[in-house]
Amino acid sequence: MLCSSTEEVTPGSSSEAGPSSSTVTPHNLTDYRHVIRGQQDPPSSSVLLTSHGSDDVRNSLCPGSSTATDTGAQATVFTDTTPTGAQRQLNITGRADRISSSVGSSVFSWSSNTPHLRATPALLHHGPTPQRCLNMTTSSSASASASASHAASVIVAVVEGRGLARGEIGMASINVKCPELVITKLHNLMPLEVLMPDTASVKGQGTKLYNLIKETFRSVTFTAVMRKYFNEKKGLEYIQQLCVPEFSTVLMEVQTKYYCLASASALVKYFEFVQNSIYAPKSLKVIFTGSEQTAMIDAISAVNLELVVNHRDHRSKHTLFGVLNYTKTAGGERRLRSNILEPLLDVVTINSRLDTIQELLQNEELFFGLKNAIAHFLDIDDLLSALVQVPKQETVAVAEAKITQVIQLKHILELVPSLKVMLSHSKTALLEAYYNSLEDSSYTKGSLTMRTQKCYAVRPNVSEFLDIARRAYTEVVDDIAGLVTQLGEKYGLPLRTSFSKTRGFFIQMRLEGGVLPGGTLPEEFIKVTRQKNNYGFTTVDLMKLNDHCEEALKDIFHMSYVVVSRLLSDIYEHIHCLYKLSDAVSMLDMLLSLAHACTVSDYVRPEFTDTLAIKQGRHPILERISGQQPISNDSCISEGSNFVIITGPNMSGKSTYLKQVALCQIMAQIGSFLPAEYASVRIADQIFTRIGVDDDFETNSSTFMVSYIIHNASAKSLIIIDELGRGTSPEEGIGICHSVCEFLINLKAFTLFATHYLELCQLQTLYPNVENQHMQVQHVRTEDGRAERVVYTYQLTRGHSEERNYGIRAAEITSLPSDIIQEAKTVAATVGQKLWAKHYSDPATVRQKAVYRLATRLLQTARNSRLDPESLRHFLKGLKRQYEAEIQSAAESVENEE
Ligand SMILES: Nc1ncnc2c1ncn2[C@@H]1O[C@H](COP(=O)(O)OP(=O)(O)OP(=O)(O)O)[C@@H](O)[C@H]1O
Repeated sequence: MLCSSTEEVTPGSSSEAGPSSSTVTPHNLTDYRHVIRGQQDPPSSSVLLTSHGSDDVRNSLCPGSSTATDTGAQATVFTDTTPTGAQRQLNITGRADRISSSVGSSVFSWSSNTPHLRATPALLHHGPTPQRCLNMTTSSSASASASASHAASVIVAVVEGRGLARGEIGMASINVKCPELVITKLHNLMPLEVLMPDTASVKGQGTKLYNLIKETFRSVTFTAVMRKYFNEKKGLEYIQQLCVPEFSTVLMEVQTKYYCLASASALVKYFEFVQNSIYAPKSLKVIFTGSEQTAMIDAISAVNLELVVNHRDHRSKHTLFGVLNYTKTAGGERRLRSNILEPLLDVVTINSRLDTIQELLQNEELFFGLKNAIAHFLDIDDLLSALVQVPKQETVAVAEAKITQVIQLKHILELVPSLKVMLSHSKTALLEAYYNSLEDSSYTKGSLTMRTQKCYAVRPNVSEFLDIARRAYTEVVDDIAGLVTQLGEKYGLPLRTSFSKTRGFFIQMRLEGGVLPGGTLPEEFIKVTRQKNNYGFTTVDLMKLNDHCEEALKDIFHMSYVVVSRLLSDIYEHIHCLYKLSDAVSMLDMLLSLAHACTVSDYVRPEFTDTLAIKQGRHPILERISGQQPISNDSCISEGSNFVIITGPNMSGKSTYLKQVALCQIMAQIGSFLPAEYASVRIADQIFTRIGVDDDFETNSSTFMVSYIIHNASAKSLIIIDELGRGTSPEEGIGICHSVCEFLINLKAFTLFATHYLELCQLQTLYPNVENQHMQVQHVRTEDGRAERVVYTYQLTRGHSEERNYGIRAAEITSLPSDIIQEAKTVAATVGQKLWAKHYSDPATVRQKAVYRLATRLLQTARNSRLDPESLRHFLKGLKRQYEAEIQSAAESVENEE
């Protein structure tokens, strides 16, 4: 068994000395030296500092996702349903929905020669280099639903059909996994910016789709793009030009997805425009995902269930994501998050994940070895994202960024062999497939690594001019050091050379005694700053040398850039390897995280049948919050008993139980173990929740969700409805609940329906597939013996609640006069008797129900049973006895009532 703690090895740190003077240790300079001097193996932490200042690269998340099969095999990459994390990929999706369009006017436009920008696109605020841009985006515009580490960085283009194609929606996103249903999936993408055609979005006359998206994503920037840029022909051309050849089968899939292609064209054009760079040919991973591959969880349900965001505190980790997240990489974290929002449907894929988790749990060495190997990876997607952009202009900053990317690439590639060694110890199909996918990659055969190595930090003798420029730089740095030494001797002062990004080289002096000899500084020392006893200044000569230094550096960067660019064009040929690596690392990280979660709590591997049967299930988040085991409960929903009505007084645990079932379902479908003693799950294609909000039928807020469920639920859905009708009058509430129940009862979906209206429990006698259950409570007398107090057991039991007079009991504890309470009880009892008297069933109905139950149980047994013949015979005999007893007791109870 594994323990919950894991060791984490951080990359080593630089021990690099200054260029010419032992006193010069500016950070930037140290970083440059890695590039300039061509060290063999720069320590990785220095590399991190080079590109991101003091920030750890792994913390600079750029959410995105890649889609790849769990097998990691290239041939099946497109069929995967898994939302993941590749940063630089183009996702395309299409969906027919019934949303109409209308007209508007343009806000953002290009002309063929001079780009003309009239709006302020979100990306333009974020600095020149792609990486920095994305990182800043992360912090500046987190969507409401995002935790800091998952903030928005995805741009989505959406277009809807017109004329005959009205209702069809095409969507393309850069970086992320694509959605099927626009709102939900947009929610999953957490877009930073949404592009829509000007004709759909202006002058207060936006289309329904536009208004809906705008309403849902209040903090997201909307950019109207001229309709002509949503051009499907161009979209197809872009994909042909940009797609990595290994992923080009996507062309077959998208050829007729006109609106997707149109969105893709607007998106690519826009992105290149605002980034002032173009995508390198054959460098993008382009994916098309269809709706059939993942389960649908609408945005409201995701919020209700606290899948990735906590209700009360958006930063809190008390969410399903928080419970399962032990990932080590940004890609793994993104992948887990998007999987939770889009669980899988394919049992084979889910089982292969579960097999892997099981192996990780049984093989400690593999678990810790892989975890350790994974923890060193930088954000591959982030790097990919930067690598595939070819800047339109060459500036020092651009050159510096590209060189940094190459260094990061080298760091990442160096980690591959140890990852492969660990994977070679695995026995499960999934890990083997990932091992093979890395094995196939040409970088592992050395070509890419060799080239990177060669170019990394641009070694001497690669470029003659570069060598000259470097020598010039080193000489200037030596001159600076000499100048400062001379000045120190001349004035008898303890001067030393320093460097800062803003000042360049300057002189520093610390006076121990606190008083200057002679009272003032020599006149040639200018631009003096002082902090206590620390002086900083420069001289005219030093400033001139600084300028020389800058010039030399610029030359070095430009020349290095030329070499690096050559290298990058080689890298593009192998870019698919990086996509595969990113896929492998993020998936492994996610599976390790899920395995880790099993070591923290007692989880069980689910199996998949046509029944939802959970023994002693627990609420995963409640369990984590309370630090102690919550009360566990059994759940059983099957084809013959697929509509469960749950009653119980306030605070008895109904909502918690409902959410528990939904969360366990989601956990099972992402391939996680779950908190129970045993679990059998039926794959749900959609999970709907409508949970505890006051219903205001005038503003339509409640009916929206219910009608959404009614219109979209299928036979394979899981529906959770809690307190429908709350906030309305009892008559209205019961009426609405009744009709909604009657509709849902006729579906084959699994439904859990919690309510305070005990009247609904009669549905059990009318429909054989309805089952009543309730949250048990106990009543104890208060200490003075005057009233009763309710003790919650949180225990779910068959039958309906008897807590009809809960309100009266509550009143008992107050100071209401006892005769009033007595009167209330009498009235309630009479009304209750009358109501229940109406609900008895005639013998024929009772019989039919027993027959129905027997038939469904037999069917279920035929489909799922793994019993040996003897046990099966025994089981069937039991069923027969139960059936006879049901008929007998039902008949007796009817006689009694008569
Ligand atoms: N299985 C459980 N084990 C331990 N504590 C629980 C359990 N279920 C619920 N609780 C606790 O009881 C509180 C009330 O639960 P919950 O909100 O689910 O009740 P409810 O019946 O839905 O209430 P209401 O009808 O007022 O909405 C929760 O905040 C939780 O802390």
